[in-house]
Amino acid sequence: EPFTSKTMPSTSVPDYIIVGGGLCGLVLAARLSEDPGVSVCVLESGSETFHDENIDVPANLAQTWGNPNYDWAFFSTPQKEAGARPIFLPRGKGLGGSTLINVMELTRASSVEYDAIEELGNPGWNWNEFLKYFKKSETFTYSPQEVEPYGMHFDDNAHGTDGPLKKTFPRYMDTLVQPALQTADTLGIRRISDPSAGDNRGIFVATKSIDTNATRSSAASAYYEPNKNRPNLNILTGARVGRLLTVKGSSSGIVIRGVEYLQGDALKVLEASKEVILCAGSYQTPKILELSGIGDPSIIGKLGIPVVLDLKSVGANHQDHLVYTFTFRLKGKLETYDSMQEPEVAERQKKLYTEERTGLLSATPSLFAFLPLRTVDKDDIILDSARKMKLEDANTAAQKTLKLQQQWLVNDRIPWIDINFIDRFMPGPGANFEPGKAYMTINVMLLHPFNRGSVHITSPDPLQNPVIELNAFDNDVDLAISVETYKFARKFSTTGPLGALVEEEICPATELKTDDDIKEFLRQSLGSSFHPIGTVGMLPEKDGGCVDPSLKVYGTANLRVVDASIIPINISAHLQATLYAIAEKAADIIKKGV
Ligand SMILES: Cc1cc2nc3c(=O)[nH]c(=O)nc-3n(C[C@H](O)[C@H](O)[C@H](O)COP(=O)(O)OP(=O)(O)OC[C@H]3O[C@@H](n4cnc5c(N)ncnc54)[C@H](O)[C@@H]3O)c2cc1C
Repeated sequence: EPFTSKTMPSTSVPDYIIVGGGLCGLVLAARLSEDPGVSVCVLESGSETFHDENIDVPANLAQTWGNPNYDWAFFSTPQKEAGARPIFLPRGKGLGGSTLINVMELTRASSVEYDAIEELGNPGWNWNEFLKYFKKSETFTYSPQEVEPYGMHFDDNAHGTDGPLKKTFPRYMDTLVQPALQTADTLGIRRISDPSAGDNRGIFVATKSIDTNATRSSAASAYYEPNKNRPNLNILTGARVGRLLTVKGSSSGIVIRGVEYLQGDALKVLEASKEVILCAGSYQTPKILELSGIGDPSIIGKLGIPVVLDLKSVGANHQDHLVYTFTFRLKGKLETYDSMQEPEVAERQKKLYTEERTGLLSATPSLFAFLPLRTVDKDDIILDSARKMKLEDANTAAQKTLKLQQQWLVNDRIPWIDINFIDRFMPGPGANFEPGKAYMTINVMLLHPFNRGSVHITSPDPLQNPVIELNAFDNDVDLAISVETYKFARKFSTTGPLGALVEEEICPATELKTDDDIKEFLRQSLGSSFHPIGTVGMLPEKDGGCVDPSLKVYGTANLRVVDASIIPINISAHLQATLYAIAEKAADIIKKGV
């Protein structure tokens, strides 16, 4: 691991230790250290580099994926119902965490879903509160004239004007946007003027975590960089936390004394005078808990780890947005992302980006259709399949959220699929790339799949990866949703002005004649949207929760979890906006000493 940072004087004990300098960790670090009398130390496993070309230039994003300097690059177990393939699960590493490598989409779910988080037994976690913290986290810069051609009119009451994260509307609009909007009109899909104001059903151009200089706005550039000289904020990079140091015996629960971490070859200890806050993300936070003896005794006991706290749902109830893609070759010589393989185009685009901060390099795919199930399930095929679904096998936390999802099937306020129109070739089963051609990849995201997975350690060694089981496609309902959405999204792509661009479908490489053919293709294409949640869920303890509404781990006196693992149920949004709001709210909760 890289190891370059200012180091805490060995005698100093911070008030708060934050484990993981990713999205949530850096929001908390910035907010808690606003009070000069409070000391904060962040331990981040990765490096402190949060500006370079691969991070800053929006279109370069995928170049970081799989690169160990930026990405933990996890894989799931081989997925039985998805061609026995392990699924690639990137996770950002370094100050900024996954916000260094994400696609910069900044979207929010429907107000109904945020209110449902409260109804699951989490007072204070509702749409109004989320809205307050969405606004606190961001500064939105746009001009009404620039968004008007796309049918968008932002509700200024729903957006922030002076928060750290920079949000913009894309400067460069790719070749697919207008034709796809026109096709949506012909199919009766509504254009939504502001999907961030509580109703996100329809087709829209998404806002991005990109600043007005066309550079990525990450948790590091937004929350850490402006505050890095605060004397009460210390950041240790190359510092990989293995375990919590726990002390039994307090009347209010287990006391966490500090953490044990590896920096270079040295095993070190850091104590906290107030709290330890885990922000290591949905795969590594449950891992640290289990390594510390907090979790399901039947899992950790057999590894020889003494059980400190019996908390059965740690690592359970894992959810993600499943995704599949299919690809078309386009007619003629359109300028798309792939055109940059031609030196002349690459040079021109580079100049455009450097001098005018626009062009292909300044953007990531922008157009999204978030649609309720009814749009793709006119014949009730999915609903019939869902009626037969049995939930008995699921663990307590999963049962609770699965039941709610069943109700959401018929709630037309809640989107179930997200279709993203991408102006580039993406690898898929049987797909061949021919240089000089333009491509369109359709990315279909299942927003509320019914599979539930898990993340568990299988070794007491902190350097071993946790085992990530997705159980993708383990139920007929997700398959039925995928088949019907495939038919719908394919029709969309081949109809009207968008369809007029298409020369040939190249992935799938052969015609899919029956539903079984479609299923087989989808099993081969299936992947993750990189939105893991739920592994240390916020729910009442009796319902299998791990943290309470103040994000404190049940049974502990001074341990909190603030990251994507606490989100108890999949929502219809890319996660980062919601996580910035969660971490902002968590900071206020901690400041109040709740
Ligand atoms: C490739 C990719 C694309 C995405 N695209 C989008 C998008 O377009 N829009 C969107 O809204 N969301 C997107 N997301 C999701 C979003 O970025 C994440 O949900 C979010 O960053 C998670 O925040 P977090 O705080 O839970 O974890 P992270 O931001 O991942 O931070 C966790 C941090 O903890 C550190 N860490 C882990 N273990 C340890 C340890 N033992 N010791 C010390 N440090 C540790 C990690 O190195 C990391 O820096 C994407 C994610 C990925 C990976």
